[in-house]
Amino acid sequence: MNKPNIKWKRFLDAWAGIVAAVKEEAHMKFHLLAAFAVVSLAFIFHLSVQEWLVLLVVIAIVVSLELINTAIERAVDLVTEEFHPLAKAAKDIAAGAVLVAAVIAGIVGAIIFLPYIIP
Ligand SMILES: Nc1ncnc2c1ncn2[C@@H]1O[C@H](COP(=O)(O)OP(=O)(O)OP(=O)(O)O)[C@@H](O)[C@H]1O
Repeated sequence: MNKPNIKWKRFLDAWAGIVAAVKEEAHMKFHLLAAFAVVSLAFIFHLSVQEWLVLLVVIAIVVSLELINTAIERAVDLVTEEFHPLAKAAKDIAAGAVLVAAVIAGIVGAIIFLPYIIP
């Protein structure tokens, strides 16, 4: 009897985490806006199934990494709000992961959309 409720609560907790990150993080809002723009373009250009799949995977990677980056920022702030080289390294490395994914996503987007824009 309890198990379905626990699973449902975990889902709600995860959803609350996503909502909190979107509300509190400007970068998360930017990534979601970019994803919305890209998905709109995908509908407009009638992308192939393969192109849709690549696009959705890339969007999921960027948004998920931004969520993990936000979680790491919160965890670091919980441990210390004082300046600490390890705190800096943790936040910078997590931000670096988002940057790598975002740059690759930009390149993937260009490879997919440029042939539609410049035939
Ligand atoms: N406790 C700390 N010790 C040392 N450097 C820190 C510390 N907290 C933050 N920094 C440095 O400041 C940068 C910005 O940190 P901050 O917590 O403001 O995150 P952010 O990347 O600006 O994210 P956001 O603005 O989305 O919250 C970090 O990337 C890091 O270089």
